Amino acid sequence: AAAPASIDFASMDGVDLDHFWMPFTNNRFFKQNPRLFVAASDMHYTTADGRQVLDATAGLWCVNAGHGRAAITDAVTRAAQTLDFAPTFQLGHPLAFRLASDVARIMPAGMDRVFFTNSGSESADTALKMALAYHHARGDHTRFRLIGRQRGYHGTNFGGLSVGGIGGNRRRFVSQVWGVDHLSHTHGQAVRFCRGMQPGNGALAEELEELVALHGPETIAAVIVEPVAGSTGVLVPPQGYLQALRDITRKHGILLIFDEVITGFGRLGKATAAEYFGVTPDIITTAKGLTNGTVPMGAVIASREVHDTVVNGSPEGIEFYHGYTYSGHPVAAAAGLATLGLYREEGLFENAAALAAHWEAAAHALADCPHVIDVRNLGLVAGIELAPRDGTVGARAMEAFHRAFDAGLLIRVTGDIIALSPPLMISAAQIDTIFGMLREILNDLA
Ligand SMILES: Cc1ncc(COP(=O)(O)O)c(CNc2cccc(C(=O)O)c2)c1O
Repeated sequence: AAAPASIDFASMDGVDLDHFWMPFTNNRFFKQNPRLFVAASDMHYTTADGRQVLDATAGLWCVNAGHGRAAITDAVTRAAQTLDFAPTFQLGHPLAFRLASDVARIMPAGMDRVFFTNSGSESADTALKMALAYHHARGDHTRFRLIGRQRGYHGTNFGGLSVGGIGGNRRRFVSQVWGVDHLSHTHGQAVRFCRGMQPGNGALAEELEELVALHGPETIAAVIVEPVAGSTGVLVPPQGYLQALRDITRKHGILLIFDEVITGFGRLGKATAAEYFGVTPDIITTAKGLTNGTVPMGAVIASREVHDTVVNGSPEGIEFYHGYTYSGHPVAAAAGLATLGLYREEGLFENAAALAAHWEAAAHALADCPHVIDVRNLGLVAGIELAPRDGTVGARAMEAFHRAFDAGLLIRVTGDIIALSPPLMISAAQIDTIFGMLREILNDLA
């Protein structure tokens, strides 16, 4: 049955902007200068005034298969018609189990137990609680400390926020009672305009040994990092750094969590960053590309060992007092199944891997544009860092964002960094279009 005619999907007729309190937005500016999408298909959005906008950010790093894909929308429609909602507390439905198996199939060997959430923030908090539950189930009751990293982003729920390292996000909300500590970010002695991974800097991971010595390994439950830090502006790890973290955490019985909300599902040209770097953590968090952004959903993939320790190490009954009403939601699970099917059938991860070199060359060709002080890339991600305009951090990049939108290009900006992460179905010609438009914008930017 078609949607009731009363819902107007693709126009702003009669819409009142006042009631929606928008996330991470300058609401006062937006409500005076609204920028609205009303439709999307493949690589493009359609604006309320009928313009096409090339999506160089896959929405918000999440529409990896491109917009409006029929396989996904059909699956979502049929799921909603067949089973709109079913509980997964002490009850179940087939789609959640099917998707868990499909996700496990593309994870590193041994990482095959999947806990569903509704977002990356919920995935981060789930992973942190899973780590605490793991140590408790082993009778290790002193491990409470959680270690994040400067400039890390793990969403905005209190757990992820406390291990996160972006000051502006946490300052007003997180007291230090959470027993967290932070590693340095990996961009201190970085080589500018580095193509792909940074040169090795083992000392950075050695810093974890210092934190272990400071706190005592028996107090540390987990370390959580983004293999490639996204939201902070695309920080690519140094050669060997992730393996060193893996070695040190394993040595001290500390769980390693990779937050792959951005890097998961093809962003680097492989199913996961863990696969791309050849480093297997104990827990992987995902969201975004899991359902192509069509229906909110996240997944936390635990190693068999973490899962079995919690489940088998718990007294009879419920083993993990955690979960969400919509964990494994049938409509979200249908979106996930259809999305993973598209990645597989269209070889979208392989397409990303095949285009990574072209993407790298196109991104670094901007090095000679005015105000560009760094270009960073890996897979189909790029960060183009601009010199801040005198005294007003972020103003120059924000102007680039507005000019790009008006020119028909969607980019992300964080501080004075332009972050790009297009759908994986992109073509080489569209890569050239993105960077050609950016060149024009940057050349004309004060
Ligand atoms: C690594 C990571 N972890 C957790 C989250 C939180 O996910 P949710 O938002 O679904 O709760 C994210 C999300 N990352 C994110 C979300 C929105 C905007 C931007 C940006 O870079 O502008 C980045 C993320 O990138």
